[in-house]
Amino acid sequence: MGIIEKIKEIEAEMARTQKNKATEYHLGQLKAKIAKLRTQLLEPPKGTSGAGEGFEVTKYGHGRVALIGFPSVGKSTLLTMLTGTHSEAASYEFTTLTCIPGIIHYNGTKIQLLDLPGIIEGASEGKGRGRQVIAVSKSSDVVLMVLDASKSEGHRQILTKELEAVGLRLNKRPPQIYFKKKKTGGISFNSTAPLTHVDEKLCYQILHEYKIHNAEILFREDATVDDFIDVIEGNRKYMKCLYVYNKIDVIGIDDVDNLARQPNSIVISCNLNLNLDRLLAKMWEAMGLVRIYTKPQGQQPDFTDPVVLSADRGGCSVEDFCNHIHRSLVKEVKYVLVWGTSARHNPQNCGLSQVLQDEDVVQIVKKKEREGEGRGRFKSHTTGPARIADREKKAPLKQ
Ligand SMILES: Nc1nc2c(ncn2[C@@H]2O[C@H](COP(=O)(O)OP(=O)(O)OP(=O)(O)O)[C@@H](O)[C@H]2O)c(=O)[nH]1
Ligand SMILES: [K+]
Ligand SMILES: [Mg+2]
Repeated sequence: MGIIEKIKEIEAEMARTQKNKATEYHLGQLKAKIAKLRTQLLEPPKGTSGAGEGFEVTKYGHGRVALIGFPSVGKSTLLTMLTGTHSEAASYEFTTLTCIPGIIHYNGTKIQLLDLPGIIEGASEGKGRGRQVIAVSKSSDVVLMVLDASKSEGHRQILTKELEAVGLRLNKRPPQIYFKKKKTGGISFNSTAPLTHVDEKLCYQILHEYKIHNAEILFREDATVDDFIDVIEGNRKYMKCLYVYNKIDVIGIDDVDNLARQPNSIVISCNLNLNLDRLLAKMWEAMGLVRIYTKPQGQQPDFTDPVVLSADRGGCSVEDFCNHIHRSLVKEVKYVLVWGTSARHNPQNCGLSQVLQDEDVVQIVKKKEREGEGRGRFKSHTTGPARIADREKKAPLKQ
């Protein structure tokens, strides 16, 4: 029996089993069995490298966004409109067969947008080009789930289920469960919150399913069995997703209003060029990029070419900033001056652990250089983002 058949069989057993206190442990065990099989399914087939032909696109820019959706919802039309790169669009399904990259220039940053083939129910089990599409979406920072506003609301649930089946978790944060495998000592189970979904026995059974006999577990919130399995599997990817309802030109205003009110959702029309600027703004916000302007000593800050950091990838501390410029820079730092929203006063003399925020200005003072040289020039600086000028008014620089 193949892996997919095994999963189907267990799913059927779960559907047959009534949910109550007595069957809870058995159901938990079945969930763990499915999770294990799905992880097996994710391993690339022997002799292949993973992504597959037509899908090996080199990363470019400060972040990557993937367009995921059913066929003919308007993904390619959207890519062409947002990036200027042409991707074939047509009224028939599966027009796009490979991954087509384009670039969005926004807020001084470059974002790689990826058009992909449409996916359908069963994509997680390899239907269509499901596996390749999913591998590419896992490599991105944000998913834009493109939906046809005139079609069933169920499409959103079906796609979410497909993505969850391969370990993607959309708009969720990792469960607050500490889990550490040990060599000896048995299982130690603790919680700092009252647990209403699981108990110790259930967790033991799931661990047993994974053949884990020594581990430390601490539930810091009222998590579910699924959360616990996610933590044990350890291969889940937590990412932001925006639900993009396209083709609002063909539905009524009340329906548009309903869709627009859902969380993480945005309504657009490629045909009428409606709301695409809002989409870009929301997408950029979801990426959580942090632009840092460098101010060389004795010179004005460079507002044209920011260093772009990300909390999700690499971090946003002063140390991350230094490493971004040069690997050995950290060793040479004497102190760092920071202007901006992360500074308690402007400028703040900061250490390497200071977490920077979007549009902060940073000046690195190296050990060998003369201290104070050129400082204060920033005060006479008049151009640049208004936010920084405002801050200076509120907290004038004394140096
Ligand atoms: N009414 C309307 N039609 C649109 C809109 N955007 C795209 N379309 C049409 O929808 C059809 C499908 O568009 P595509 O861009 O090929 O869709 P896709 O999601 O890339 O499709 P596949 O590559 O086949 O998965 C085309 O006929 C487009 O002209 C829109 O905002 N409103
Ligand atoms: K199409
Ligand atoms: Mg397409």
